[in-house]
Amino acid sequence: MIDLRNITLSFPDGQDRVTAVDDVSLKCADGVVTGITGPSGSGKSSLLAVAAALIRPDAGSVLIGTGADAVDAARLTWSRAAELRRSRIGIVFQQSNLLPALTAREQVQVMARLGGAASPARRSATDEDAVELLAAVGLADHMDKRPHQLSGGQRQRVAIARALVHRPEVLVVDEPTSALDRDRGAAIMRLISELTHRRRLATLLVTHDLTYRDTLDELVTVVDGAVAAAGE
Ligand SMILES: Nc1ncnc2c1ncn2[C@@H]1O[C@H](COP(=O)(O)OP(=O)(O)OP(=O)(O)O)[C@@H](O)[C@H]1O
Repeated sequence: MIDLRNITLSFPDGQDRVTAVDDVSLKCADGVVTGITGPSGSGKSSLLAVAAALIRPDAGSVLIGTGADAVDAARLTWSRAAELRRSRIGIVFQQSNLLPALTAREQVQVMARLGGAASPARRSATDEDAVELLAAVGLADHMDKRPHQLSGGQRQRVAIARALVHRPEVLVVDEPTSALDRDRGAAIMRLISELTHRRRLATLLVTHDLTYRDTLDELVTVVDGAVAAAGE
């Protein structure tokens, strides 16, 4: 669960400040893809960065998890926020941001190890997870390829596997189809939807393009930093 309560975020703008997110409250339940849409500059990416514990808001709370397991990311130090991201949050950006020298399998394994696979037993479990996840995203036959040997859609699949290898509860996705053609974009959106339902992820996904509206379970429109309309 992601429970954003009364989030306000501003950035310095010369002598002044620009309000990117203006008192937004939004819940994203487990097993649900919640889309955030809205015009350019409306605050979508800023809100997503807050939900991913990448930026601390000026005000409001960012509850990740439920009940006794809930943590308010807005109250954490930077190192605790980084720890929260490594353990409970998966992030997929517009570009896949893969490391050019590593194979698909290594990209995912490296992330698994950053997530704290210290003991040999744990390390081998996460390596198995990496292989299983790459198969789950349709890359069983491409695990030993480097990014330049993969298509844009395949690279985005590696990025999704990498975001999920530490078994996060929350998946935060920024415009995952922006670099893809329509068919590959549709396949990536279907994959995110399937993984969200199967793994009970709370997925928050920014898109300005509603071509793939049917893969979103909920939709929130943001205008001028505020929520304009929820659902349909
Ligand atoms: N790092 C920053 N420093 C200063 N202003 C920023 C920064 N990031 C965003 N802004 C401003 O905050 C507002 C919201 O930007 P944001 O990128 O969140 O919008 P968006 O809806 O994601 O836009 P787009 O669809 O074009 O990516 C804009 O006015 C933008 O100029």
